This record gives sequence, structure tokens and C-alpha cells, in this order.
Amino acid sequence: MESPAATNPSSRFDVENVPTNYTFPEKDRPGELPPVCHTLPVIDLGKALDAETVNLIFKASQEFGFFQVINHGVSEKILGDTTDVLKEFFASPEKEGSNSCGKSNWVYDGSVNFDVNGVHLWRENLKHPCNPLEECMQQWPHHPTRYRDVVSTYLTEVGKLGKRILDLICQGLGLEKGYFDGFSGVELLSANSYPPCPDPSLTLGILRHYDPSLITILYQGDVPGLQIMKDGTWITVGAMSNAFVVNIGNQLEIISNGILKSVEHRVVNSSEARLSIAAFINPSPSYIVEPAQALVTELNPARFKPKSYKEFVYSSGALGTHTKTLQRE
Ligand SMILES: O=C(O)CCC(=O)C(=O)O
Ligand SMILES: [Fe+2]
Repeated sequence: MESPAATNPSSRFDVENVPTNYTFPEKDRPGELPPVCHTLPVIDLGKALDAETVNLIFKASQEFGFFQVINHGVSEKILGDTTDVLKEFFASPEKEGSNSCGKSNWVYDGSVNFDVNGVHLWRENLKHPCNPLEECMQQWPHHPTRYRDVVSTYLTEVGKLGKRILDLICQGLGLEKGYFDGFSGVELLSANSYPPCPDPSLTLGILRHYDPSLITILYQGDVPGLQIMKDGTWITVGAMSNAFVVNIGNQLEIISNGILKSVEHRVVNSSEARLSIAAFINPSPSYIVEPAQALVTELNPARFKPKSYKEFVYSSGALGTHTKTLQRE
């Protein structure tokens, strides 16, 4: 007879001890988790967005590559509905297989697919493209039935927030007004479900990586797990249920000619279930990403060669084996 884990993918996480094929070698495992970092800037977008806000965002993007925003304009109701609908998605058997009918653009990966040198990650993941929204959403999951309505509302609001943040970054870099206007939509959604883990010192939710985006806007609710690399050590980002975590991706590092940093990060597990929703704001596939002319000077010559975004995604392998489904042509 088949084990429950073979028939229900989520039940493989329903164990008292971490199985050996989820246990990372000593050199890679997180061990004792560092305390939450209190110096990562939390920026209030509810007040007048003046030179001080521009400066705070600019400094945080240079120093950490990350910051958090509060009073961001995305309502608690939208955050709550989106969290609920994604939890329902991950709890439902429909997540398995229903994207194999050919009319879908979404990819679900149970941890069985995340085989890193023989060790699995402690997470499940859903990804789908989001731009153009009206067109893409016709092919998103249709279980739960309100998935498309709820998630499209969320992405519209997060897209507006992204535009405001890019405007502030544009000012900080001293680029001409509207420099980022061409890419203010969310291109890709990646939702992660990290089941409760019996021993988070042994496992990883996501391996260390850089985001291939311009910026990423992450909602992580109130369970911490995101760690960023700072001066050679991992620091844990505090979890605030009313905040978004924003980080600079590889494309903005290139456009800023290295002035802003795309910083390495990873996810550790928790004894509590954790859900995170990453919205990637990316250039369009044919956009040639290169340092902005205004930021190339004799003292700071171009540090990166021009490359189309599509070429970057394919050559970096950032979207793995699912690139064709997830990346617009
Ligand atoms: O789950 C998280 O906190 C981070 C997710 C992440 O880094 C990603 O999706 O690129
Ligand atoms: Fe990431």
C-alpha cells in the first residue's frame, strides 16, 4: 500500500522529526537562528513623501539592499483575503496536477521537486505570470473559485505601490522623472508555503539567492524566516503583519551601475507555518538592461554590459526548468 506521503504531498511535512533527505549538511544548515535585526529601516509611506523619505530608501538600498514599508496603501482586507486564498490553495489537493491540462500558466512545486544535492527544501511553491493581468489571470488556478478575483486585486494594488517606490528610488538616484515608468507592473507572482518544521536548525525553506527582478515586494505576515546577508553574517528580518519587505533585485543593481545593491538572502523554517507572497517587478523581456547613462561617469565607468532581460533570465537560470511557462516572450 502507498504511504500517505505518496498520495498527499503536504503530508510529507507532517512528521515528528526532520527526515534525513530534508536535513542539510552541517556547513549549509542554519543552526541556531540569529535574533531579529532591529536596524533594518522601516519606512512610513503614509506621510508626505519628502526628501527625507527619498534619502531613507536610498540609504537602506545601498546599505542593506532591503527595507520595510508601512502605511503603504494596500488595505488589511486585501492582505487578509490574499493570505486566506493562498492558504486554501496550498491546503487543497487541486494544487497537484491541475496545471497539466495545457490551458494553464501556473506552476506548483511540492518539495519533492526541490532536490538540492539530494536534500529537499522545506516548502511548497506556486508561481504564475501576471502581465498583462487581464490576459494572464484567465489561466491562473481556478480553485479556490475566488482565487483570480482576490489575487488580481492584490497585484493591482501592489503594482501601484511598486510604482511609488520606484519613483522614490528614481529621485534618490537623481535620474530623470519617469525613468522607471515603463516597468511598474508586477510580472511574476511567487507564493511560498513553509509548513511547521520540527527542527528548523536542520532545514532550509529557500537556498541563498539574489532576485532577478528590478524590485521585489514581499508580504511575509507575522512569522519571520527571511534572512539577508550583511557584512558576512545572516540577519533575520523582523515580521510585521502590516508591512511589506522591499528588496533591490539584480536589474536595479545594473541600472544603478552598482550604486544600489542586490543582496543575497535565504529562508529558514519555523515551528509555525509561514506563508510568503513575492511580487516581482521586472523589465519586459525585450528591454535592454544596462547602467543608466546619467550614472556612468569617469569615476564610475559602466560596470555591467547591456543584456536583454529575457537573455538575463535564460542565462542565469533564475526561473529553472519552468522558464518557458513563466517568462513572457
Ligand atoms: O519567503 C520569503 O521570505 C522570501 C522569498 C524569496 O526570497 C523569493 O521568493 O525570492
Ligand atoms: Fe528572493
